[in-house]
Amino acid sequence: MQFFLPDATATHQFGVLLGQRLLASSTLLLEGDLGSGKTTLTQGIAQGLGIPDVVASPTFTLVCEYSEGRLPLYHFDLYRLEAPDVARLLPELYWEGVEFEPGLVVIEWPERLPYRPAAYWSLVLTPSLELEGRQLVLTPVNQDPTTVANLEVQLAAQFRARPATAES
Ligand SMILES: Nc1ncnc2c1ncn2[C@@H]1O[C@H](COP(=O)(O)OP(=O)(O)OP(=O)(O)O)[C@@H](O)[C@H]1O
Ligand SMILES: [Mg+2]
Repeated sequence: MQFFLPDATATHQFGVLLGQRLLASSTLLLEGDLGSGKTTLTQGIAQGLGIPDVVASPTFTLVCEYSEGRLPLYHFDLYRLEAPDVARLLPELYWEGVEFEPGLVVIEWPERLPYRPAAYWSLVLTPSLELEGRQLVLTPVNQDPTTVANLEVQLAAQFRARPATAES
């Protein structure tokens, strides 16, 4: 699924919809260069879950947990880490939902993961070439087809695949 997000508000709103709709034990891997909108998207997810705090990037803690919403949110930012350090964080404890209450696991810089969960949502943010805004590609990996179809309908109702100017 591909979407065009014309401004930061759209990135935030995209996150809100995910935070409202995704089921417990969902993992989101957010890829994109520095400044592509990963944290903006995560802040929207937190709002969609009903988490009142401001979500900053987990600079020193590496993983931030928020438990005040519909589901817990576990936010990782792996930018400064390498695969062996990440393995020591035991990210699977969060996405397996045994040790920690099942929630949404959001991971910035998943390129640093030494392994990935069996099922996840891949989100890749890239700058739009000729316009302001971002292109977002959402790929379900081993997700239930009904869940995917429902989410696609909801996203398509709110977000377009391409900038309006490219179609007219
Ligand atoms: N769709 C968009 N169009 C234009 N600007 C956007 C869009 N989405 C987010 N931004 C802006 O991009 C900037 C960087 O966003 P953000 O901090 O979320 O990126 P990031 O991917 O988390 O960066 P980093 O890798 O440095 O943590 C912010 O100023 C944000 O408002
Ligand atoms: Mg960030």
